[in-house]
Amino acid sequence: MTFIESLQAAWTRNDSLLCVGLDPDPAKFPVHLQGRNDAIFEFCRSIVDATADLACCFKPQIAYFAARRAEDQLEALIAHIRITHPGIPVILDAKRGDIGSTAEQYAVEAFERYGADAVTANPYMGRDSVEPYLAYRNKGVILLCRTSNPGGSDLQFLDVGGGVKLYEHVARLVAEEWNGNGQCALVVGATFPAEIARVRALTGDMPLLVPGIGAQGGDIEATVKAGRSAAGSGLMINSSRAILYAGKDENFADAARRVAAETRDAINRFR
Ligand SMILES: O=C(O)c1cc(=O)[nH]c(=O)n1[C@@H]1O[C@H](COP(=O)(O)O)[C@@H](O)[C@H]1O
Repeated sequence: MTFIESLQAAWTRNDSLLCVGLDPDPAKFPVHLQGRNDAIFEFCRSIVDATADLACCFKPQIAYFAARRAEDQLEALIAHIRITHPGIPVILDAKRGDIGSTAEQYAVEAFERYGADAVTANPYMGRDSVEPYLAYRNKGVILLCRTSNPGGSDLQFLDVGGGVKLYEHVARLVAEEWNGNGQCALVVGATFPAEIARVRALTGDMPLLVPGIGAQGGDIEATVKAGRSAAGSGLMINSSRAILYAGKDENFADAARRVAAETRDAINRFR
């Protein structure tokens, strides 16, 4: 199955457009996990097991693992998801971007070392920097378009001619030229619903990864109404901290499940 097929199956099976983001920060872990060598794996495994039937995908953020020399725990976590929750796609959030020969190594890292189903990538070095990911034809390539952070406007909002903004140019380029194999998706922040609607209009039914609800304060109703596809899906709406750190004690996974369920249901109300 391709990434897009697994995503579509998970949207339907779990009746969910929620992407659970795995951004493990040991300083925020419950006390009983503090100091354990495998704390990052154990924390994330508990979250994954508590939310797998509520999510359409998981998105581990590589920096949270690499910063703690915990890449082995990321490998083990993705292997755990594969074995225990087959059918839920894993997006490795790496946001890499480099010349083709180096990007080849990043693609090996994402798809062969970690076995991710999709990877986030930065499109601003152009098509040849993205080709090595696209060469893995069953995998998803999720390109930054209109990011959720305030500074996203510094460059992405520049007029590139004729009133067209840079993020609109990226959306059109990916939809019309880079997506020949139907494996691309775009990142559009929930903090900018008007731009989500614009990207949806430019890209047909292309899946959109939409971070920015929860801790960043994006509005769920506005996000879903702006970004849903004709079929009432088309979205991977990410929430990380609001789910991961909903509880602070030994029952943290139950608290995470409760918030994930509330978030999925809130999203579904507006599909
Ligand atoms: O590509 C991403 O996932 C991403 C793009 C973007 O524009 N904004 C954004 O917040 N993200 C990621 O989405 C997650 C958001 O986390 P929370 O704000 O805790 O829900 C983090 O892992 C970010 O790195």
